[in-house]
Amino acid sequence: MSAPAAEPLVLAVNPGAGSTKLALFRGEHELVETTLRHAEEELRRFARVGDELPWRLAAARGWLAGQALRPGALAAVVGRGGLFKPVASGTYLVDEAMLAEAARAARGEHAANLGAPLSHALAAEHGCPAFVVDPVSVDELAPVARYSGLAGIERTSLCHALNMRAVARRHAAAGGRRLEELRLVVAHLGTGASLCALEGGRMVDVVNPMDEGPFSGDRAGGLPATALLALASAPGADLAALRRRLFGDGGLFSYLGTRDVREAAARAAAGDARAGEVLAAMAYQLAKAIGEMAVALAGRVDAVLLTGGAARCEPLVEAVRARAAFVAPVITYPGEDELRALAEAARRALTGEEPARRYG
Ligand SMILES: Nc1ncnc2c1ncn2[C@@H]1O[C@H](COP(=O)(O)OP(=O)(O)O)[C@@H](O)[C@H]1O
Ligand SMILES: CCCC(=O)OP(=O)(O)O
Repeated sequence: MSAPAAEPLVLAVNPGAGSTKLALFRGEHELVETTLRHAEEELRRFARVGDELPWRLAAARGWLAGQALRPGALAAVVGRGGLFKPVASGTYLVDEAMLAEAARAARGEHAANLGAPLSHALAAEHGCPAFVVDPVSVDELAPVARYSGLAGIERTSLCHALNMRAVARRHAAAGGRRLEELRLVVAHLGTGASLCALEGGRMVDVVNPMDEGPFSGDRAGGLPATALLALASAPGADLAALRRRLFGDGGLFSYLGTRDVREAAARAAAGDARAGEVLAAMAYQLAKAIGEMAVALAGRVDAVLLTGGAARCEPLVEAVRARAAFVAPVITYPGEDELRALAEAARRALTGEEPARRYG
């Protein structure tokens, strides 16, 4: 079925560590999608993620040139939101304050910080608004969830909010319910993993992969604090390298030399006992984090949703289910559909169904 031409044309932009994904949507219909892959050697040229902007922008423009859009054809450009200040969930109009914050990367260098400037630049060419949706820095933590255990240090909310909230919405719609009616634990299992406890449509607690929680493809997750202090204070310690080791060369990669759970599972199936134990430990930590989020919901949980690429990994999912099924039914929504989630949110903003929020 072709989409009615009256529906707004929206460009969705999702910058990731090694790729920029783009798609054009007419209403809810995806017209075309692409993944522009960026080789590691190319990315190594840039000292900071923000330095990649002109180069990624040129790549996006190159792809758009092939789509033969007339000037002004786009009704909105919408991108993944980055590590901004703590914000409520929702869709935000990209403004100067957000662009400045993305450029500063005060809360951390991450490809998601490019979503706002990429969208803003492409939108300017069509005279349309630029939005970001459910940025990584969505923070709806309950007051008790902010305590770390040391006065002066607060737990912070950074997570895969876009995909987790989109999957939760999808789950609610499939059951004919509103998201606000459900109590859900959602786990995003990508190369990085994060979790949230959703109550009344709000992420009242999260497991922030930069600080805590299960290890994943290449993230260490939570580490024993005294051992970490020893590493950071050892003679010649390089904090930037250590950060990279924790968030990029940690997790599965540090144990097995691969970030890919498929490869780990294949090795385990072929009799590699080490791979089998590492995979079992990964599932064990994930299940413990699900338990933690279930406690945030006082044990009254309608469902546990597993999403992200690694939710396709049967042995991992079954090992998590074996430990966590007592919490609630464990349901998988494998992969991510962040481009669609972005486009749908932009459409809700354009129609006024869920108006865009002001950021600055
Ligand atoms: N068909 C599959 N079966 C099992 N695991 C998969 C499959 N596809 C992807 N994965 C796993 O998903 C993980 C990456 O998830 P993804 O959501 O693509 O991550 P990201 O976008 O964060 O890099 C990898 O560990 C990969 O092995
Ligand atoms: C801090 C959560 C965001 C995150 O880790 O995103 P990626 O997995 O895409 O790097």
